[in-house]
Amino acid sequence: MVKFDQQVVFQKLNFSINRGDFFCIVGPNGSGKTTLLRVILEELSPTSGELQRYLTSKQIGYVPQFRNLETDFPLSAQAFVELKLIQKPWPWLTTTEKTQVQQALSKTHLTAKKDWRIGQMSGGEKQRVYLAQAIVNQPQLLILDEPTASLDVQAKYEIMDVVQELNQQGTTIIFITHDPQLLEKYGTKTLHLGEEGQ
Ligand SMILES: Nc1ncnc2c1ncn2[C@@H]1O[C@H](COP(=O)(O)OP(=O)(O)OP(=O)(O)O)[C@@H](O)[C@H]1O
Repeated sequence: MVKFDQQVVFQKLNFSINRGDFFCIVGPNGSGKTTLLRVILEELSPTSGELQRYLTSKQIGYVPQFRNLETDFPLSAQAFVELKLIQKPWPWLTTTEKTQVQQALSKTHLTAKKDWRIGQMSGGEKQRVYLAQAIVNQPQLLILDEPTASLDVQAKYEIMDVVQELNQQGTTIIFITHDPQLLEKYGTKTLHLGEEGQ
């Protein structure tokens, strides 16, 4: 169960996600999709009950719900992806890490645009930059919170094709969507939130 003050978001949820799943979470606004992701990410503890997670935080990539960067955001796509790997106090990357960055940019079809400033990219390109950053550590589990909301059809399927390819290469996917077509086309398992009894 997860409860905020007196508001119970969900009371009874029982599900499992296995390696290789393309696991979709659907439900109306306010049904607790993002809250459930926060539990899975261990940012939030359930009020009661437990989550059994067999992965470390480093093995999980996360693309949060829509973030809009200002048009004057100064970083290039490549610099933004690199940020994830830079460990203070050493602001440089190893040769292996540099290869990881190029692979993440290539998988998200951004190699030709890697030096573009993100603030000047389209919504779909920005979303692919966020995705590239989330996969640069080669996570076993990739979590995406409505990554295609507000994108046009072409940009939406560009993202989905990248995510599907990652899934086919063995990455487990947790995917929040409101889009029944995406659910049908890509999902292998679905959890419906906001139903009676939860
Ligand atoms: N930190 C919090 N404190 C209090 N209430 C919260 C908190 N986080 C979420 N809630 C409430 O819990 C409910 C579920 O919110 P959540 O954001 O998980 O829904 P959602 O299904 O992701 O919605 P949407 O589709 O609109 O993104 C909402 O009523 C929200 O107001």
